[in-house]
Amino acid sequence: MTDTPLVEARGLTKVYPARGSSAEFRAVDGIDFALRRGEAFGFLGPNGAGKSTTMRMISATSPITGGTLRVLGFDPVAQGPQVRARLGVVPQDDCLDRELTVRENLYIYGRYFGLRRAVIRERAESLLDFAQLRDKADEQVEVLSGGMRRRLTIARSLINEPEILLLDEPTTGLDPQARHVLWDRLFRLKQDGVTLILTTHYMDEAEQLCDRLVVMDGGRIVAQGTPRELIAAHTTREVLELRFTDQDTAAEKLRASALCGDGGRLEVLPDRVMVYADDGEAALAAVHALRLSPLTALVRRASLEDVFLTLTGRSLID
Ligand SMILES: Nc1ncnc2c1ncn2[C@@H]1O[C@H](COP(=O)(O)OP(=O)(O)OP(=O)(O)O)[C@@H](O)[C@H]1O
Repeated sequence: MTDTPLVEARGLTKVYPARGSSAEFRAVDGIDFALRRGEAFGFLGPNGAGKSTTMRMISATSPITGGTLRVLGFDPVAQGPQVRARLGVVPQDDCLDRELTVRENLYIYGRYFGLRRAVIRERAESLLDFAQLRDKADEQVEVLSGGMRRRLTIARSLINEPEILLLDEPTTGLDPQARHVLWDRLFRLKQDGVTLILTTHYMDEAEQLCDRLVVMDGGRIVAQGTPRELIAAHTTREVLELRFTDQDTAAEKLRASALCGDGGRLEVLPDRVMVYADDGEAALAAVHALRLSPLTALVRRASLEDVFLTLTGRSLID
């Protein structure tokens, strides 16, 4: 029983119908994935990759148009209410009631799920602590910072004690400190056994939070695995990032050199050149041997950003 995936998609497809002058659009194009209970599963990809569309199909708010999808054993198209009752959803926009207080926002959501008053009161109080918002409980949402609002949105989505929590770009727009506070709360939920599904275009977020992830581009899955597996399979151990005054000439020289043979590779971005090499320092010595003088040179460990660049030839954040 425990081996049954919590969410399973086969050939999952979403085609938006033609509207006005725009032709029909295949936003999700036949994807397969299976999610285990208790894991944090990520959809990583650039804008327009089809992540939010996939989340909406899982949360039974947008019908699938092809393939199959089971969520907690239910068919989200035919059994939407059963699915929605068991999920928590944190959308990209907070959709909080700004004129109500923090506590009232939690209460309203509890009533939406038809919970008894006493149950709502008890859960709301414990969620105020979880979201570290006890001292703001009677303040209007209007006065909260962006990070606090996100924490309240997450707290609100937990009022029905969901088995799965879906988070669409949970930390977009937050400052680094607020992001870390939020990651800490999500770690805690994971420890408490809540299965997390999240979308992100931040590779550090994916690396921090996700046990497994799929990399999406143009509605398709281009790779999947643990962050470590993806990095090992699709990129070199290290990356040398270089900036030049005359980047085109430098890139041409590098391309013609031994750095681009032997498993080494080059990616040229508008503002820097990335040399993929298992030994970044040795690559830098080779750059100097070519009599190239970069303005800056940085050797770093390869990341999911590099996986994405390698797989698609594009940067995650354009
Ligand atoms: N209701 C809709 N009708 C038509 N096309 C849509 C609709 N919703 C989304 N799309 C298109 O489907 C594609 C995938 O959108 P989606 O929002 O799923 O991407 P995403 O990966 O979540 O990107 P983002 O990070 O910008 O949210 C985009 O090209 C988008 O314009």
